[in-house]
Amino acid sequence: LVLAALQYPYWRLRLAGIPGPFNWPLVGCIPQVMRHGGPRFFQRCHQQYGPVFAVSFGSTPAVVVASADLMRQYRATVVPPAVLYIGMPHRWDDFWRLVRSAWQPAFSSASLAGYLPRMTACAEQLAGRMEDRARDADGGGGGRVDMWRELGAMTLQVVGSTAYGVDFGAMGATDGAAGGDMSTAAGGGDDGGAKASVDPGPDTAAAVASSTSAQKPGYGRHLARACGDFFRYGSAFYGSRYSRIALLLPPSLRPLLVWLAHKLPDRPFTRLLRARAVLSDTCHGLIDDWKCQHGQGEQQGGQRGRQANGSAALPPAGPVTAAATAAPQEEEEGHAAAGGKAPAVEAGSFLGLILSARDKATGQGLSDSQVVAQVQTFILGGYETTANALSFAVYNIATHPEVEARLVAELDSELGSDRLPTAADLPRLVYTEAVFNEAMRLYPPAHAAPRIAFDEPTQVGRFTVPAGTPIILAIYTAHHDPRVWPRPEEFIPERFLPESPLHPQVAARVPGAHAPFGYGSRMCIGWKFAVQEAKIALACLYRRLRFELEPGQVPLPVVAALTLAPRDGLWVRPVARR
Ligand code: HEM
Repeated sequence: LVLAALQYPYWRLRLAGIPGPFNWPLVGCIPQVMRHGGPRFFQRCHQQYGPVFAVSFGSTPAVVVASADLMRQYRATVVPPAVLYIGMPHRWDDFWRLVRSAWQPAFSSASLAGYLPRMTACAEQLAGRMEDRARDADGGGGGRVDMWRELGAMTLQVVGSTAYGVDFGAMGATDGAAGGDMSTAAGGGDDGGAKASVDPGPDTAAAVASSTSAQKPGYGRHLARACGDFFRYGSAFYGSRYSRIALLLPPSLRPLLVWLAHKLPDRPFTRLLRARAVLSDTCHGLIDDWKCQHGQGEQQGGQRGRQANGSAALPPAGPVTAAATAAPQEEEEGHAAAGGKAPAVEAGSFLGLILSARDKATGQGLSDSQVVAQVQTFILGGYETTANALSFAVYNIATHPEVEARLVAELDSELGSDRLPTAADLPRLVYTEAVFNEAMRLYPPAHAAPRIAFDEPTQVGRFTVPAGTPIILAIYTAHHDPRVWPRPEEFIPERFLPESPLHPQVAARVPGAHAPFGYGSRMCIGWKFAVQEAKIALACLYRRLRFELEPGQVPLPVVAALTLAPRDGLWVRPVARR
């Protein structure tokens, strides 16, 4: 405690000159964050101290950057920590480049086009379930659905089928009306191993889903719950009390606390451990299955990606190496500039890509634990954020009838009543995309992104931030900045339409002001995937249904744990449109 108490004046001295709120000795700003939630607290600080301010969480200081133009400026010099990856602590940046390059082909435009039928199949399956629920209500049944949980099941199902070619059985696992544990987006259902009932619609999508996804009984129930628990209980502020105490201690004492937490776990810690175990089992299961199917020899360096039509292997580009990764973010643009198109990989190829990644210097592939970490990152990254963003979209559509009317008018005119969205339709669904963008502006699921000024002091606005200082990019605050976004607390999708009077104001003043997917080379690798999935989901749902909010849902209680999420789910009543 003495050490911890001495840390406070030490870091305050180091960050001298950077304004900030009152920090209580030992605990710093933890009480304020617990009371207001991180995003709201940062918003207040922004109003009071400007776009750069210093806070402390226990013994850990941080500098918060809360304006879009500052965030963009410093993307090149501020290096993020490798929070998602394990292993190679000293070479994390090379390791990140290696992994990011390995992933890249799975997100090329051509690959995304190949995933479209599977995404549509999952969205149609959800729409079918909601229609059943609407019929229940008409027949005097319940009709009440936790849409957050249903959407979580759908996004998990999409990741399973597109990345791993596996049916997680997640959509059979949920029962939105069943109540139960509402702390997870997709978890809590009881029949997780039940065979997913693919909607036998007129289109090819359902056929694709049922013919190409090997079902994994049991994944659904456990995996959905584990993913939700990971996000809720992995947060320092809303998870185990040990993680809050850890914030108070100097890093050298934290291993002791970890030991104690394992000896005397509290409930959130137990849930987190269980979630990690389920995720790890699932990842090992996926890897073992993949190895069985493809043979040990092949995964030692062969190319397993296939073209989207499945007819031929990827061009023999050789193993993915750190050398080819000077700017992974721009990889696809690089292909285009060179006159080529980034190649497509077939759905289910993710493990092949990651297992064939090679370090240029050593020629070594990833260790088993590193492969598991990647598989886990991909499942978690693809699941919760998209489910939360879609839930916030459904909530805002339900509270804005004029938006709902314009959305369904677009879907009716572009798709009609009996056609599923195709790749050619997606660019025409401009209002649908604007609705999704505005939902992510108002409620960015990733409300903050972490960075660390690693090697040298970093200039942030007027201030110099010493090396080693954690930096928080406060995405939520930037999205609510009245100097950038007129009427920032209102839901106005039109601001994303070029013809809107609000559009030039924002776009001209601060390019990149809308940053739900983060900034710079570390920006979300799955952003195009998420936007495509969301547009398809909104199109499939609102083509057939509307959603009325249950009493008590306005304003929607939210929680800012690792992600910004509806606190107790999103309870709606589906109503069939036709
Ligand atoms: C609406 C949905 C999503 C949102 C709001 C979102 C947001 C974010 C944000 C803010 C980051 C950190 C960026 C930074 O530090 O600057 C991130 C990273 C990441 N996201 Fe997403 N994401 C979404 C969907 C997805 C999907 C669908 C996938 C995969 C299928 C995915 C995979 C990842 C991965 C792997 C990273 C780490 C990238 C790296 O460190 O290089 N995300 N995401």
